[in-house]
Amino acid sequence: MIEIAQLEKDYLVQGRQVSALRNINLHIAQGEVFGIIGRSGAGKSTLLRALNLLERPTRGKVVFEGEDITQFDASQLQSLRQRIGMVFQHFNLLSAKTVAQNIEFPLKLTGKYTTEERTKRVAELIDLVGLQEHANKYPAQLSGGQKQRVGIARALANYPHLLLCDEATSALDPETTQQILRLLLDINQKLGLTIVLITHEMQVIRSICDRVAVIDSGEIVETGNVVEVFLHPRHAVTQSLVAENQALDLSLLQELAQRGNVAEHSYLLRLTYVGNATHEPILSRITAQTSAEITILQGVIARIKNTPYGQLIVEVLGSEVEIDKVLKLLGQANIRVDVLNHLVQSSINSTPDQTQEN
Ligand SMILES: Nc1ncnc2c1ncn2[C@@H]1O[C@H](COP(=O)(O)OP(=O)(O)OP(=O)(O)O)[C@@H](O)[C@H]1O
Repeated sequence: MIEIAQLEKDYLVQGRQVSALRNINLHIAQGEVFGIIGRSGAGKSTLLRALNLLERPTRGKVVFEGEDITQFDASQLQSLRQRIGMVFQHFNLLSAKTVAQNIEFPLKLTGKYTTEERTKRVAELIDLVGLQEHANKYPAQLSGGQKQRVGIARALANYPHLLLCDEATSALDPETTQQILRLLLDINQKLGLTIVLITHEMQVIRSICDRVAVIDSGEIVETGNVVEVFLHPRHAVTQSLVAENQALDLSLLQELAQRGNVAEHSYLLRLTYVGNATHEPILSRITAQTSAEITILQGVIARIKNTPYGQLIVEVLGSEVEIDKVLKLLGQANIRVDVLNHLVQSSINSTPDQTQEN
């Protein structure tokens, strides 16, 4: 659906050139929920806005539904923007118009629909986003979550093929965030609508995205299926974003890792499995077969979109031979093993991690 090739964006700031996007290459497929995550200033907004040409790239191409939209003239851009809806962090509603009037506004702008058609479409959209009780209220009378529902309904008014979400849940509390994310997922599944969202929160990516691209200093540093990227992050930025989401206590890990460096045969391991299996019987079997000491430091069972997974952080103490045996048995049990001693160091030094797979 979208092909981004060698996309670059430079800004001129006080006579100095700032490179906001560098050599971006991405493919976004029809019907997927694609997330772009990065720290503040990484280039997320610039990239998202390049997808509907609100931001004109300096170099490179954006091909949308087979057409290079960077070549579009003003009238082509106007009709393109009806095929691409956009949802904003601060909702951008018209305060003097009611919920129904806000949703009707983009329909009026096209001049394509009769009053009856518009009224029917607005009613459908109000139903879709669950605002039946609020149609005649003004934005000031709504909660943040309700305002964002209006923003979503308005973005969907002209039957777009693509929905862009610019930090759509960043201004909302965690519970409302989950409700809005569920609504977006529901819309993606019901309407088969492609969604591209930007966020700085891994939780958002984990809840609804199929694939993710991690952006740092204007470059895509990692991209892939969310389960893979979340469970096996490669780049230091991805690792730190994932660690924050898992509430990993990096200073505790650092302490333990340093202890590991002193005591030669101590490993800090992250054990991961995907699916409904559990680590427990495997760990007790391994403990029975070796004299290595295994201490569980942290454990989690959770979901990435629809995929259940489990992760344990353990410390293994023992002789080299016994630790080798543990690693081998974990490998045979089909458990992914990452050695975190390096992760802690790399997250501190901001260099890519050296994880090991067994
Ligand atoms: N209109 C502009 N003029 C000059 N520089 C800009 C402009 N817009 C963005 N930038 C710069 O481009 C870089 C990327 O900014 P961008 O807003 O895309 O990042 P972001 O990841 O969306 O950040 P945030 O999460 O803080 O919004 C930053 O260095 C920013 O200062």
